[in-house]
Amino acid sequence: MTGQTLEAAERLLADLPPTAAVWCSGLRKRYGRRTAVDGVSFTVDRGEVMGLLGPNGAGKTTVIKMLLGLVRPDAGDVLLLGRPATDPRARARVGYLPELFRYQPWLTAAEVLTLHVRLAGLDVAAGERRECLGLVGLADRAGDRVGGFSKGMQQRLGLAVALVARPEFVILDEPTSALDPIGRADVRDLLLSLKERQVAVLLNSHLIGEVERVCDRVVILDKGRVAAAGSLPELLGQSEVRLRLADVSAAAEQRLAAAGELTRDGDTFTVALPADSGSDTVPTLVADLVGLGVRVHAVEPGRISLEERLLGILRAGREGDPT
Ligand SMILES: Nc1ncnc2c1ncn2[C@@H]1O[C@H](COP(=O)(O)OP(=O)(O)OP(=O)(O)O)[C@@H](O)[C@H]1O
Repeated sequence: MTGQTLEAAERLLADLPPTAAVWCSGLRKRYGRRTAVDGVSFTVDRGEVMGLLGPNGAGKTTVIKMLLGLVRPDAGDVLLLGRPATDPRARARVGYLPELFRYQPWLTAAEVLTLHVRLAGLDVAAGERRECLGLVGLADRAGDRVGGFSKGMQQRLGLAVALVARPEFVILDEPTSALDPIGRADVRDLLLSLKERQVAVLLNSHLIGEVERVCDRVVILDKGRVAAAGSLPELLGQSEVRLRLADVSAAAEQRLAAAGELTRDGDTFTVALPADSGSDTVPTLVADLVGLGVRVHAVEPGRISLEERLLGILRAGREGDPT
């Protein structure tokens, strides 16, 4: 290929939309007679935070290891930042916090980061490496040896390792398992700042509240298969509003029913709002009810939580299972 043709090809490639952070299709893995992962496919787009949920043994860590080229799939394909998962050029752009983390106890925190920057083949200035330790709350422990770190401090260091080489895609396998509540809140802020910087994230966590707060989309694995996947509105469905009311006339009840499917329990009326409801649906409903002479004591927005939805999906998957 001539230099000119190569340049033209590079220009063409540069004009293409960026490839997904990760794409996988039909992933399968067996360990002996046990099937750990059975036909898993999904995509994490650039700048997207994807939650990977599922009970113990569902296959989450095995999927993550296959995405990273650390475990060889029996079947299926992976593209990591548009390249094969085993391609060092792709891996150098990915930050990874493993579920089980251990760092060289004889090195200081700063030395661990320096080592990982070198492994990624990058040049990250000392100031930026220090900033990274600051980001995970270890600024004042940079010169201390990892051997003397608590488990939570080692997990914080693992987060810094995952972030220090300016990754385009970050995979965090249970990043808050050893962290205190402040540490968990720090990780939440960190995830939001990655999202702002268009860094894609795959987050495996049993802390469903955290996943619900930060993730754009969720994949739920159960027994090695995808049991459900989608954005939070898709998975959680329509929202509802609960109103505690008095002096409800027939006309007011009609108005409530016109807003969505209506159920009543004493003086509490619950309206399931259709998916296309706008932000003014509830204020307009309340104004109309007041206009119809209703006394409004309470208005509470509500939506099924991700935890309720997850339990529903997993229980449905076990119906008919031998106990
Ligand atoms: N190296 C291995 N050798 C044998 N079996 C394995 C191996 N790794 C995973 N498995 C099996 O594969 C299945 C999925 O395990 P995996 O660790 O992927 O689950 P997980 O969803 O990450 O679970 P957890 O939430 O408990 O971390 C389990 O039945 C596990 O015993």
